[in-house]
Amino acid sequence: MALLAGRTVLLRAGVRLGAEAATRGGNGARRFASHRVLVEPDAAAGIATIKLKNPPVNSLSLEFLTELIICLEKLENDKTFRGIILTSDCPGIFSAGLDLREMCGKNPAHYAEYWRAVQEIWLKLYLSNMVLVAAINGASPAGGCLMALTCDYRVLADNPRYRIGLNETLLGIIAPFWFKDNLVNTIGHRAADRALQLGLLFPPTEALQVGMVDQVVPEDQIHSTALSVMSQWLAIPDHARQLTKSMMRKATADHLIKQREADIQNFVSFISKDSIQKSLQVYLEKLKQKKH
Ligand SMILES: CCCCC/C=C/C(=O)SCCNC(=O)CCNC(=O)[C@H](O)C(C)(C)COP(=O)(O)OP(=O)(O)OC[C@H]1O[C@@H](n2cnc3c(N)ncnc32)[C@H](O)[C@@H]1OP(=O)(O)O
Repeated sequence: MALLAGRTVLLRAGVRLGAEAATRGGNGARRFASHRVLVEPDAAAGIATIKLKNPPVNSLSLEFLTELIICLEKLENDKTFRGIILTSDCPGIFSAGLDLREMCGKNPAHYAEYWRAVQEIWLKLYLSNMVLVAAINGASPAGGCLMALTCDYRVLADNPRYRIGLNETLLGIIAPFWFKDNLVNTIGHRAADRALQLGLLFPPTEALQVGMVDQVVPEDQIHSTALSVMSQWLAIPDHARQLTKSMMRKATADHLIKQREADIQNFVSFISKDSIQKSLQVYLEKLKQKKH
């Protein structure tokens, strides 16, 4: 294994994380080769910083999710690392959430494959044994917010454009029950009820007030703050912290694990409806026209 501080990492058998793109080989197996997940390891500190790099907005495409899942698996299985800082390499955007193009104009088999990957990334992050700190350095709607919500601690850069929340209703779609459960566990039932129904995207001060994030700091301090939070969490013995984390999260994760297939079927039938396809297309069109 080669660990290079401050550089995209080589982990085990020369597999270069973040240098891989999902393609299908002759036998249909997936191969990976692209640059969307950058890992900066600090082996001495036991911390890896994952930088999301899927420009322009870190939308969670199937390929990007697949790379991220593989990256997390590798880090989880590597005893060198006890903590991950999750942040973005795209200026001003943490993540625009699920890639709307994966949910528009595709066939049911694709929707099912996509949704399984969305479930998988959530389970991997939510149940990680490592300490996860989100250094949220940009806008973080919907699936972007969800990724941050899986972390143990959230630091948000103080910029009014960096809004965070589960805004699904604004798109005419519904946050699945496990998005909802994760939000309720974070901000409580009443605040989640209001935030979900109205599709609220909170600017930093409000996000802090409602408990969506734990700390708001000037943008240039986001990484140093995340590091200092991390060292506080890593001071706790792993076994005690991990068992406590599992005690707090297992029921929520099991809720999805037990109904994973049904949840996929629900998603496929919901997203395939003509009316939902139309809403998503209108929303995507509005995003495109915003610039003109
Ligand atoms: C049962 C179903 C449950 C499904 C649960 C769904 C969860 C989700 O995550 S749905 C996705 C929700 N995401 C959003 O509503 C965010 C939409 N995007 C934005 O609000 C903005 O793009 C921004 C604030 C994230 C960034 O703004 P800005 O820097 O001004 O960039 P642009 O808006 O100009 O976008 C650039 C480029 O990217 C395209 N794009 C943006 N978001 C997405 C996305 N989520 N998926 C796919 N593509 C996206 C946007 O259309 C622009 O494309 P071009 O015009 O082709 O450059």
